Amino acid sequence: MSERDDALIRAEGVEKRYSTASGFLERLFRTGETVPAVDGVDLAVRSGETLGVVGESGCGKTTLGQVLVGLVEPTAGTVTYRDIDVTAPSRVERRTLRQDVQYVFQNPTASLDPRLPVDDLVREPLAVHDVVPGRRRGDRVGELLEIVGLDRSHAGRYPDELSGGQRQRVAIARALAVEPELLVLDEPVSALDAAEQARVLNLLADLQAAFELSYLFISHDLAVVEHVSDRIAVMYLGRIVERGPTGTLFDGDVHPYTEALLSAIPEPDPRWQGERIILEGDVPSPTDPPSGCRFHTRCPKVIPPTALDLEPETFRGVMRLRSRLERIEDADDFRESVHTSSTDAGEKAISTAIRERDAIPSTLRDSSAEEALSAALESIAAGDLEAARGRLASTFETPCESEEPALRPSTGSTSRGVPDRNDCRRDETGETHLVACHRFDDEFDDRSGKRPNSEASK
Ligand SMILES: Nc1ncnc2c1ncn2[C@@H]1O[C@H](COP(=O)(O)OP(=O)(O)OP(=O)(O)O)[C@@H](O)[C@H]1O
Repeated sequence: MSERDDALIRAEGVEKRYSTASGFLERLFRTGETVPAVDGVDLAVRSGETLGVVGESGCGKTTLGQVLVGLVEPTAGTVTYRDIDVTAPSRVERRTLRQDVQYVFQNPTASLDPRLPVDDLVREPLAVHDVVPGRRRGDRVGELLEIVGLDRSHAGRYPDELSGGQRQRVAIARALAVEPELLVLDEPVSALDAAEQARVLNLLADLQAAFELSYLFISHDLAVVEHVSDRIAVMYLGRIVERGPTGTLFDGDVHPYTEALLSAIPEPDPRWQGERIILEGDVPSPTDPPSGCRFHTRCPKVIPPTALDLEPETFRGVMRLRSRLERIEDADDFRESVHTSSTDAGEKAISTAIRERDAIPSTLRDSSAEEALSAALESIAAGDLEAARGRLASTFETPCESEEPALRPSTGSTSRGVPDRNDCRRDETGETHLVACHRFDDEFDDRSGKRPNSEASK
């Protein structure tokens, strides 16, 4: 069992693959592409807690949330709410689920029927689940509106007569109407201005305390997630790359992707001491995710191969070049991207411009690395990108692309700087911090420059 066993809802080995097949024949012969939106996720939300799920757009957060509440059927894996199998509930269990587990959609404008007044919108779940007798429903609608910070008079308005924040409050009132246990909140404040964001986040905190709610809080914004969550799971391209108590994310020893998200927060948490990191390139296509660690193509801490004598910084420069080569199809476009072209620049000039742009020294100290790089640059100058890719891939292969890192307990000092008795980072509740990165694996300590465990626990 991967998490402490007091879960309200638990996902194990959850996968969701969408097919992009559009027509009948494509579906029949399964010729469309497959998008592994969620790929082997274990997750549990405990009673009364807020678990934040954070990651860039397209990493699978919404799909994961919708699989958890039964809106999307997983391709593999199990989801259990209390002792109900969410993917195959009986009729009675389905009714329980529809009441106990609610989903608040990202965009309240789209999720609220514009033809219905607020009164009908909030009354609907009360009637469907027969939460209060018919004669009490009007009054209950008024109470729910007040609970979410609206006025009873809002009952007569239509969604397009409300502000974004008011619409989101109506969506929350609808979810609360059925007296749920768990709310999956999908980017609940991302469409709101800063002041309204703060008010809705405060409202959610008050509701959680008043009604003993549990939240799965989905957002691309780590600052927001940090503010509301007891624990955080960081997603990248369908996988969880880090999971732990919110406090342990600020001790500097985190997954490089999380570090980049932390460094992008405009006013970072004072506990966080890291440098600002600009991630290069876009998230790769989920239809063809990178091998090994999916983040290795953008990772500022990618591990150099042991066979080569290279500074980590130099190796990262070569990896930047490799990523660029993957993204560009046409040799002329590539040469233009270094502000030069085949007609007005010789091979030497192209090679120099590429090395300068990617911060690669003019000569590598490792002769076999230099030979491979020079040959690859010659291929680029000659317009043969495929040969360049092949040469670089065979010489500069990182363990991060050949081996997939498992989510494992991270070792080192605790968030309070105190050595942990079991050499794992935990918070005061005993919650373990898990990271899927080879830098946290003893085997790679020497290469990555990360402290060995023995030093970390002194
Ligand atoms: N119904 C669908 N059919 C095909 N592909 C889909 C479908 N829904 C989502 N996807 C793809 O699955 C991947 C994950 O999407 P998802 O919406 O779960 O991510 P997300 O992290 O919530 O992103 P966002 O914040 O932009 O909604 C994306 O590549 C997306 O294009």
